[in-house]
Amino acid sequence: MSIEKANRPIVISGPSGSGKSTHLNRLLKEYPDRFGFSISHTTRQPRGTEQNGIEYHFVTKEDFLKLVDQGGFIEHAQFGSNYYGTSVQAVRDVAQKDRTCILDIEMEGVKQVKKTSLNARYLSLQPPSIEILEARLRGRATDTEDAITQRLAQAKNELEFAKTPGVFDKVIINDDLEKAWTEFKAFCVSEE
Ligand SMILES: Nc1ncnc2c1ncn2[C@@H]1O[C@H](COP(=O)(O)OP(=O)(O)OP(=O)(O)O)[C@@H](O)[C@H]1O
Repeated sequence: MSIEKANRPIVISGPSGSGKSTHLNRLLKEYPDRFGFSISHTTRQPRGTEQNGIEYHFVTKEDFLKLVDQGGFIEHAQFGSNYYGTSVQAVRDVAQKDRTCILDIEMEGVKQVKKTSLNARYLSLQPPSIEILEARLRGRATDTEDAITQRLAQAKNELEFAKTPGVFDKVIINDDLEKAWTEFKAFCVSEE
């Protein structure tokens, strides 16, 4: 059986403020040894005690771009003069350690994962409505007014995309927290 079959990665997607962190934190608390996150690549220099292969895979710009050309990244982006990315191999590494890899990504990332051989399971976490999402983003008090406007516009795109047939295996509406948590947990711990 392939690793991917035995330990399929889980992609969790949904608008900013839909509650991904809330449910993921709870999942990791309840199952500390069962799930894991992939280690990203970066071209920036390590800081302080950071070690290659622990916090990041630290690589040269040349090696990074080579891996891009080889199609080795699920997603990558440039921030300032540095590149960051999630490699297909980094996701496989988590499965090899007998953990289920969780990818918390937005819709462009979802499209990219679909193109790989990772055989992931896809979960869409959604707010009950745009109005409630707006209230939660304000309630979180971490975003500027501009950021909230941007997030709400992007949320509409994400929710539209999530309607595409066959993209998500499961849609959870994060209305009542405990009810959503029960569904979230059930999806993540089930093998199929
Ligand atoms: N079911 C719920 N009912 C009420 N409030 C909720 C619920 N789920 C999450 N929240 C609150 O909504 C806010 C947004 O949740 P959270 O930060 O988990 O979203 P997120 O999807 O991780 O966002 P981002 O993608 O920006 O990191 C938080 O303040 C959180 O406490």
